[in-house]
Amino acid sequence: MATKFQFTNYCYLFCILIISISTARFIIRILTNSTKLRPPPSPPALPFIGHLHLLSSTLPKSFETLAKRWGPLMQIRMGDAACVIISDANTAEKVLKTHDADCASKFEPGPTQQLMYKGATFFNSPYGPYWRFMKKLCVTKLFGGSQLDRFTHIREKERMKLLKFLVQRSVEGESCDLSMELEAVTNHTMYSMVMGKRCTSQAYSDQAVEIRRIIMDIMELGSKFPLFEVFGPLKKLDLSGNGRRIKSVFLRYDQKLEQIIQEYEENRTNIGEREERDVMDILLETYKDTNAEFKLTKNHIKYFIMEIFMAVVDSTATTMQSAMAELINRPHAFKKLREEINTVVGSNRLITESDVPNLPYLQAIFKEILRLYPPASLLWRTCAVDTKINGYDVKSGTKIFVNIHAIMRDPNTWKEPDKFLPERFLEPGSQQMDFKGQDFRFLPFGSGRRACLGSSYALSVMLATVGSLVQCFDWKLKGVDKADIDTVTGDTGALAHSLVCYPIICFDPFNA
Ligand code: HEM
Repeated sequence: MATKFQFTNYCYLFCILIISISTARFIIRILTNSTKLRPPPSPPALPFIGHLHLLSSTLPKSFETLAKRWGPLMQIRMGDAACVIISDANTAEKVLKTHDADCASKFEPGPTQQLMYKGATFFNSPYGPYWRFMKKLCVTKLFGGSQLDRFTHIREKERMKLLKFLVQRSVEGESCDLSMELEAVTNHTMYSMVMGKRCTSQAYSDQAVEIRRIIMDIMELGSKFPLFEVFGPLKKLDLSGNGRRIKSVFLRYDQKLEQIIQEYEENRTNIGEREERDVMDILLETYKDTNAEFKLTKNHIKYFIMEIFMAVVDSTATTMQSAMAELINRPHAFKKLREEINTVVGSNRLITESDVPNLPYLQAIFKEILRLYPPASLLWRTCAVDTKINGYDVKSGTKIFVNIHAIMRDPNTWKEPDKFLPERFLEPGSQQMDFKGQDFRFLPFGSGRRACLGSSYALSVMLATVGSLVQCFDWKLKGVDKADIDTVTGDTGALAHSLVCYPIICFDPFNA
């Protein structure tokens, strides 16, 4: 009896021992795992919405404010999306250089649930076969050096058209809306390069304007989505009704593009081998190519063209507007720039794109404009694998925002960061700070694999255009003493108040 009792007791003891050891191992495993993983600092979150209540529609500014408290690498939750926000140059280098390959995928930062061309994005595509294929096409055929050189005459023609209009305004003593004119010249130039080839001149002008109107409607509606509808738990419900509206504008765009593609296909037989081809010609050729490494669809083509218009026209036009506003507000800088142009170009011909490399002050002005008013204030990526950054664990699938607005105004790296001081880019040692994204304090065109593919084109157009506005005219603002450069709309940094002014001829390029 005693032996049986002892045996049962031993069995109980043995079971308790096994359960205790397993429980202890389980607890130790949880403890060691949680001490091993070190997530980035994060403000307290609310259930479901995470940190959405801490953000305003101007995300870069909200991120900058939070970073002052939580540091240059912080984690927040926007609805169900885990996001890491980077706010200094050293940490940006880790993402855009050290871990560039693992962080080379992007995501669509706006409302995707309403998009018509789902999965056809290039600008925000994952780092995969479609992106590789299109990047090669962009670099070799669409926006590569030789393709851009072939279109120099289009850019010149549009610039001369603008100058002619301004000369006429000056002669008549009338004012002009310079913001609107700069936007129109950028849109027309882009339209000609992308799909202006098959149009007669009037149809060309009308179509350029119509496409612009549709794109602006889409962008305006896109910017009206409340954050909780983009990231929050209610994103599928379309509570604001914006989803339905954006779908109907997308439909208008789709019909227009179908019509243009049809016109191109009907006229294809007329394109000689040596005739200049525009972007649409090259895209359709690739679409038809049965041996192409990637099978393009019409949706890819339509969305690529939409993204080009969205990303390019506003960024280029906005940067030129900001440059003119700063120069009009600062007679000393304006005079210094005109003196540089007159010294390099002389007094009997108009500045051209090929003069730009010889105009360091003009370049410094644009560096300073892009530092203070970057049209794209945030870069975004998705982390493809678990990654350690600054000693913190960033989990695979986390969305990463690099706040270049904050980085390019960081008081730890820039002296008097909020002041317009182009001379800072002429100081010894700072001239190597170029537009290529190698110096992580200055990233207006991004950096790494996903850096901007059109920076050279944008700079040629912007510097030659603003250079000629300074060379040819003095400017007097209408009704105000100073241009309001601080009030902007949306995330592109476009001036909220148009730059309305009187051009006063001082060098007439048509009588030179
Ligand atoms: C002032 C003018 C412009 C600015 C400030 C600008 C800026 C940018 C920025 C910040 C990015 C994202 C880079 C990154 O995530 O690291 C980008 C991407 C891109 N830009 Fe620009 N851009 C401008 C004009 C242009 C023009 C004129 C073109 C084409 C002709 C262009 C084509 C592209 C393309 C194709 C991408 C996507 C690259 C990719 O995802 O691989 N951009 N741009």
